Amino acid sequence: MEFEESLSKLFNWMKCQHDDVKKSGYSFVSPKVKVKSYADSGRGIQATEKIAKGETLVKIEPSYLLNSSTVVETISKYSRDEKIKDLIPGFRKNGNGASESKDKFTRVYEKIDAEDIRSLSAFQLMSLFICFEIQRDSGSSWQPFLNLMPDMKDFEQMPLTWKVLKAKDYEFLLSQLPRSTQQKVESVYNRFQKDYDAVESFLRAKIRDESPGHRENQEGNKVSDYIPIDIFLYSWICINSRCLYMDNPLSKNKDDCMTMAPYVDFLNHCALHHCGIKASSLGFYVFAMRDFEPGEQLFLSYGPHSNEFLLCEYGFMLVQNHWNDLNVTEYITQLLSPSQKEFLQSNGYYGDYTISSSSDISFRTEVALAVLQEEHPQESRPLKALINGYYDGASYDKYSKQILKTILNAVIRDCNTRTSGIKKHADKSVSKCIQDLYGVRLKIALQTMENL
Ligand SMILES: C[S@@+](CC[C@H](N)C(=O)[O-])C[C@H]1O[C@@H](n2cnc3c(N)ncnc32)[C@H](O)[C@@H]1O
Repeated sequence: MEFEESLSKLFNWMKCQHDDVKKSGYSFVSPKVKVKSYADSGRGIQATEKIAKGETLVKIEPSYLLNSSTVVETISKYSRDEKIKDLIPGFRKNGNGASESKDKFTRVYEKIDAEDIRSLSAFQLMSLFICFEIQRDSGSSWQPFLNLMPDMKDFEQMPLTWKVLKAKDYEFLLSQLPRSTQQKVESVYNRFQKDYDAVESFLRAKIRDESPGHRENQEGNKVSDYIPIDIFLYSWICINSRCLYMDNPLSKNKDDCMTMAPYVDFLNHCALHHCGIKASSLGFYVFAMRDFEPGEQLFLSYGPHSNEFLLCEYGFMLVQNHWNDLNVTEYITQLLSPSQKEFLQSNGYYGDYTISSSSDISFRTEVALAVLQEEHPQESRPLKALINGYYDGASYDKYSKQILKTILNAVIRDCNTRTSGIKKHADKSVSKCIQDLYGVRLKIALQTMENL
């Protein structure tokens, strides 16, 4: 289906008006914006006319937001547990006007009760739901929204996809990532795996007693037929890269306060806020935070994130990013004696040693460099004074600079050897990504060296 046709289906589905933001029960997209395809960032939102600061650009009706509440509303249409509806204050019986078609996935929905909903995190519930609804295809009332999700190939640069789907082929490239990136990849992977495991064991219990008469075939009772790893991964990444913060009556904690918002999720990221967002019981709003000229792209800031973070969480990097930093933890920790390590650990200063893109050395790094100069850190008064903010650490400066120079030289050497090793790899776009990560590190290292 052509993009324009899918977009017009989305507008119809979410009852979109273009002339009246206040009409209750309807979504709104300003006639002054349109979706445009950009070579380096996929689809984005562009101003087609002058826009004044403060103007409302988008409003999405609550029933068309995909979050734990609307997921429960959809599931409740099939669930045999009446109590499930009590979970959501102001429960909308018709939700977004779901069709009632039934299949092996809705037979799982039938068995989901209020207790089950409480046992899964919002992320897990949404991953399960999106994974199911993608496979339900035209049977899903969310199809107009899900049809506009990106292609899996848009996430090929994300190390999580190399690790989950192509671990063997990418083992070498993963091992060539900077150490701090490897740790970030590992933490994203652990989050993904935890969610997959939780959903898998939840489903295992639900389909165990699926009666043979209802089985599509003998194979139909395997968990992997309900949540194939590639579709589950795709659903998980879509949520991770497109979710926005929104309070929710079902939220058990801050991490559960999330929603997906059709159309709003076309906003690309830049470090400066161009657009603001606001969520209330009336819907999800996007407004202009400055004036815009026709032709300008509108951006949302996803947060103060370095390229390493953006690549691992969302699968892209920025050419210019003042939130980049150089993580030197691995270089510092290998110099520490056991007592120095213990001192840093017991004072909460062990690890996460960084230098910013403007060569500012973080306080944690400053402390670690000072600790390296103390044979018995536990007994050092100046060290304690530095940590407690009574002393500026001037006596450590000279040797801190010397240690830092040695570290930066090692960083520069490693950047050069690692980048030349991966240049020959067959996957040019992935190896370019890794080279870019080293490029960032090299630039900060050289600039910091110059400023020492
Ligand atoms: C919320 S979506 C934005 C819309 C998206 N471009 C699309 O085509 O659907 C977030 C995704 O857009 C891409 N993206 C966002 N900002 C970007 C940027 N500044 N440069 C490159 N890609 C970007 C990344 O693939 C990211 O995972």
